[in-house]
Amino acid sequence: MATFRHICDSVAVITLSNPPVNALSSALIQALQKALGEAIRDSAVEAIVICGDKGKFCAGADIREFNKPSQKRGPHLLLLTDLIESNKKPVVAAIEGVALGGGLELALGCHYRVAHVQARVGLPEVLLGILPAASGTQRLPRLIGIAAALTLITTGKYVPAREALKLGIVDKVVGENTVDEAIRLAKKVIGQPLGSRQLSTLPVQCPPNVEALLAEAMVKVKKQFRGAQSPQACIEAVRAAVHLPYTEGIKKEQELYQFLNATHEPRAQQYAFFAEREVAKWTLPSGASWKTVSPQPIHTAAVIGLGTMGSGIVISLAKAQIPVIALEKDKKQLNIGSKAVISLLDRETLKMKQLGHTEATNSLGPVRFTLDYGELRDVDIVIEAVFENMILKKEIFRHLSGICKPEAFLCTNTSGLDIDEIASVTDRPQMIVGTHFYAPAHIMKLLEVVHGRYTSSISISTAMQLAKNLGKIGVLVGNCPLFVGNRLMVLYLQQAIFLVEEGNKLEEIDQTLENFGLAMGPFQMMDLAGLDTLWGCHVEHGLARPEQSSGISTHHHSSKRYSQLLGILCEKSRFGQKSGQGWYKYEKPGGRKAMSDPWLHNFLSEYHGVNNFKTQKITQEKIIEWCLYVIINEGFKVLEDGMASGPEDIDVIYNSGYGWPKHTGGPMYYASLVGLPVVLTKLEKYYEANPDIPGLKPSSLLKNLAALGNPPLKEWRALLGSWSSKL
Ligand SMILES: CCCCCCCC/C=C\C/C=C/C(=O)SCCNC(=O)CCNC(=O)[C@H](O)C(C)(C)COP(=O)(O)OP(=O)(O)OC[C@H]1O[C@@H](n2cnc3c(N)ncnc32)[C@H](O)[C@@H]1OP(=O)(O)O
Repeated sequence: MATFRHICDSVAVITLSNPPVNALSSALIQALQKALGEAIRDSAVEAIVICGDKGKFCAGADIREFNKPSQKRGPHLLLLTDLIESNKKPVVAAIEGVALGGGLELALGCHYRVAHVQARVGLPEVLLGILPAASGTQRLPRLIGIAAALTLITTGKYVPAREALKLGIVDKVVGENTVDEAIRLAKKVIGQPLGSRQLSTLPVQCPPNVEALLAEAMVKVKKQFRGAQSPQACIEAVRAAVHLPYTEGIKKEQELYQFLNATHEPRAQQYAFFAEREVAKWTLPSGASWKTVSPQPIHTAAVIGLGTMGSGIVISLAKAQIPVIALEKDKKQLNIGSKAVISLLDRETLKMKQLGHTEATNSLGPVRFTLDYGELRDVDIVIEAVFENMILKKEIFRHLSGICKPEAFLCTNTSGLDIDEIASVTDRPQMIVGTHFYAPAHIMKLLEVVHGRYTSSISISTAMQLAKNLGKIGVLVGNCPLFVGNRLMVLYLQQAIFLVEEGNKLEEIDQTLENFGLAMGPFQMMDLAGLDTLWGCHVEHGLARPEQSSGISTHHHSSKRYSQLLGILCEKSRFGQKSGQGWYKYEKPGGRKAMSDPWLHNFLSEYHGVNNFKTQKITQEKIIEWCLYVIINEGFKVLEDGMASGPEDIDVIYNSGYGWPKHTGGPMYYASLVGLPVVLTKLEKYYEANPDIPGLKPSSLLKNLAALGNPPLKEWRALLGSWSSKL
């Protein structure tokens, strides 16, 4: 677990070993303590190097042990960092791969740090609902100053070695033989005074405006991580480093850690962490799985359509160093599209340079623009990203069938159209996969991989691996209308629109849901997505009737309530951000700053009166229930239908694709936090009052689970054998 060996009689090397990432389990911490004790006591040892096995220093505390009762845990890592620092023999950390969380805290306890050029360091505890509670909040500010420490601790950002060197986190960066270099350094400093290397003894260098800096950080995290407590606790801990001596600061750090640990947030965020990794382990009902089916290599790709989505997909591929051919239908579109792609590519190159990547190590893959389908003959994969229209897509896929090599995978970026219908016009239905990217595609982490009726397991395996290579989280879903993410989303948006029809202010609805923690409220989200796109989607999927978009109507379609508002706003050319007005108004077309629009308010009150809607002003608590419980309910229906493998898949989709607050775990985990019987009772009540809204009709799976009380999410599947994946 932590092996200890003498090198050249004077330097001891301690190797952390706990595959796959050398996480600090209680057993490893115990073994490290033992090895350190031996090295410290051994009079032949004059210096110590700590490194990690298999090129990875340490990914931090073992997250799987967080729920272990404290009495069952071994010594606290904090004690080890103090033991290392106060010991008279110099200790050097040799950082390869990662030094994250407790791993970096361990390295900060060491007197020197040598890092491999490709290593990354960071304190991501905030992303797990806790704070760096093994002295990270106290030692890091002493090493790199308040401003930089605040940024690292409150964002959880991973910093590449070269940037870590600039910040002063590491002392040296090497291109190879990190451990040898650490040994050399250790030998060199034997006998030198260690005082200035003991971070806990150093004063914190404070700028005169330190309180303003802390206050500014607080405003920022309250906005960025709405509703989450750990970022605020991180700032409080850093404030303690400013005002208190080290030992007092440590007490405050521990206090804050205990406080956070008593909330639901750490468990929710740790659940979200493992859920992200779980969804990569896909299995099909046939038994084929990520373990048994190898992906095909993707050396070259093509993207059809260079609108917002297509351009982002091109950039994603280029960032993964996959050469791309980008195709448009005519010269004009190619000109517009190529300009957009080139400008995005320039921005990405600049970002990479700022992160210290050299051209040699991290260049973008080449992009070639064309109007000629013939150039797609030899690519390994094609991703179609044209307008959401079945006739057009079928035409393109028919064409691709005749041109592309037989081994090429043909993917569609549709956000909800039937994959099987698209596959039906091709010569290779088994190689048709839905790859539903989220906008902006070069930034958003989520990729819904849609399994059609004919899609082969190799195609799935290849698309899931592609997601990984693009740095995305691939989630496998079934081919139901709108797939999983949007299937839940349209119901949520509809609920929000119904509230406006009943006289509620859209700004208040947005604010309430943002305070809950969503990245943006439903109306801002609609303006961003484009009201015309959403209206088209409502019509396409039978949620509204195009011919009744203007004038007075029954507001019912096949006895289901629907709203015409989206269609009416589109008729008035209010398409959202892109046209400069939608639910809000913007400073200009394409503007981002949403401003309340008096015209819309007048229009809505007239609309309300003319259409005779009941007035129903509701509280913030009810806004949350009314809007979010339909997401949960439809999530259960998705599981019932077998369109997702488990609740984790739905949560990952929402966390990484829709800005759901991770500190509540995701919609399905949130349901278990609220309590399934509570969610059910509320849905029953709302459905009774609104039988024309089928999204409120409780799912049978929810009913069955709630009848068992509130079983933990992990047990849902075992308790109800009836639900099985039909992917
Ligand atoms: C004795 C326990 C007492 C607990 C009390 C704690 C008191 C507080 C004390 C100190 C504060 C310190 C807290 C922490 O350190 S919290 C952990 C902080 N670290 C992280 O958040 C790192 C998270 N990991 C990653 O970012 C990545 O995994 C990676 C960059 C290390 C590797 O990425 P990649 O190569 O893409 O692989 P995977 O992400 O797929 O991971 C591989 C495998 O490893 C598992 N894993 C990763 N990190 C941890 C971890 N810290 N603990 C446990 N397991 C980890 C991951 O789950 C994968 O597992 P698999 O799915 O089974 O393959």
